[in-house]
Amino acid sequence: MTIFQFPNDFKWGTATAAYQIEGAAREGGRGPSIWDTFSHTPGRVFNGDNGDVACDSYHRYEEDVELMKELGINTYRFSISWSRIIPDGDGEINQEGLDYYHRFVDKLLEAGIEPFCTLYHWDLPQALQDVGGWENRRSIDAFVKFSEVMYREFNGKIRYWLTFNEPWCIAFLSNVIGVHAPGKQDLQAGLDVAHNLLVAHGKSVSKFREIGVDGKIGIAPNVAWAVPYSKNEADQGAADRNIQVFSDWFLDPIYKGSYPQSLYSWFEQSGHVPPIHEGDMEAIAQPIDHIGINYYAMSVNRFNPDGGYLQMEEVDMGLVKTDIGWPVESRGLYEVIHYLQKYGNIDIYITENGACINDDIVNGKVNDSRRISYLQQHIAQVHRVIQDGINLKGYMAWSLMDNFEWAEGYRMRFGLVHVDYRSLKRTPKESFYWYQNVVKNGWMETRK
Ligand SMILES: CCOCCOc1ccc(-c2cn(C[C@@H]3NC[C@@H](O)[C@H]3O)nn2)cc1
Repeated sequence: MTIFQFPNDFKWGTATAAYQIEGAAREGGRGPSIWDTFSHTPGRVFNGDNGDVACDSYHRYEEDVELMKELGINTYRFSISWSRIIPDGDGEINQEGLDYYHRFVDKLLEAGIEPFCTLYHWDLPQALQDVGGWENRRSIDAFVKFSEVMYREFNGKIRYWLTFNEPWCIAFLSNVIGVHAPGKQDLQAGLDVAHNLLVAHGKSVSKFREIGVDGKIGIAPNVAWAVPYSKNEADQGAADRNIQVFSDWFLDPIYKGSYPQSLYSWFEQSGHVPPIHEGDMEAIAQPIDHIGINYYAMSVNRFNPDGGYLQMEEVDMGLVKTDIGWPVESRGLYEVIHYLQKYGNIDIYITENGACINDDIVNGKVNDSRRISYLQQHIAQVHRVIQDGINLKGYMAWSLMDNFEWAEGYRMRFGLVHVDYRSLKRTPKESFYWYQNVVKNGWMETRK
């Protein structure tokens, strides 16, 4: 048996996002977002599922906070529905929306739980998409206005902030691969979106500093770790491109003031470059306080000329997979955190890590032993990284509860808590009690 001891000030938490849990899509003055549109577009989401009700956390947030108290976490990552705050994206402020988040954040603070707030977790107000969305530079100023409202309103209550969740998903998954909203398949659109959200990030960080918010701010890229299928250069290049498009494409402009040259040249060879305006790169490169990283799996990559915008394909090596089909390999978490040290010994939070395990309730219990095994392996890697002297400050399991898993709808379950989507009854799974023990003791034992 091995005991892994964690620092006393380590932030143990869970994570969710507004569109995935809140529901109340047309309540409280909320305007439509691109995910309302996308999920109501036939064929876009499994089974035609949508976030109209989701986990109904808009009405049940007090019950959710009670679950967090029972779990014993000291940190909770959540996101803001932009179209609750400014229903048409950059017009009038909706006081009901602000009031909802004040009620919620006050409940967290009463419970001694640190709010860890993501401003943008994919739910762009539809009114902005109607005029080009993130491809239109108007969204930059709209986001800065939205973020300024939140900074001023919650200064003193929220101390930990993230501007954007998973910029790769916002730019490439949603506009090049096309499986997330708005569902475009256009490489130039992806580069335009990536660039404009980076400018929005930088200008929002500047606004955060200008206001003098009592807190820290950063961004949360989902990160890939990939190894080449063979030693040949083409396969190595494919793996490098895959790693860089998730992390370097966003963190190089922030930390170095320029895009990674090799990937920039890769896109340029097909005639696509980011739409850089005078002053953009300086605006992006504002110092930040931390990064959140979201890690789920690593992959083995090889060159494939028909392998999409990166000419890359993932090779199935026969590893154990979760129920969404992602291989379980925690080594990638260790490797990618060390890879990110090239940006300096920056404060890092694991803002998402978890497993899609679709076990159901049997005799009142969910025996999700596979999720416990996944968490054990990955939290052990977190401990290794801390032992290496890296500033890894916290771990937030994705997710507190089962929720709307985007294009997969409700069939894919990532929660420590089971949600019955008919009754909305919450049932802690066995993994909830396992994680509760880790959080309570600040250490973890493994039988291996
Ligand atoms: C045909 C090609 O298809 C490619 C699908 O490609 C992906 C890649 C990555 C994801 C993905 C989903 N998640 C979990 C979420 N993170 C944020 C939070 O909201 C969780 O719900 N992380 N990455 C989905 C799909």
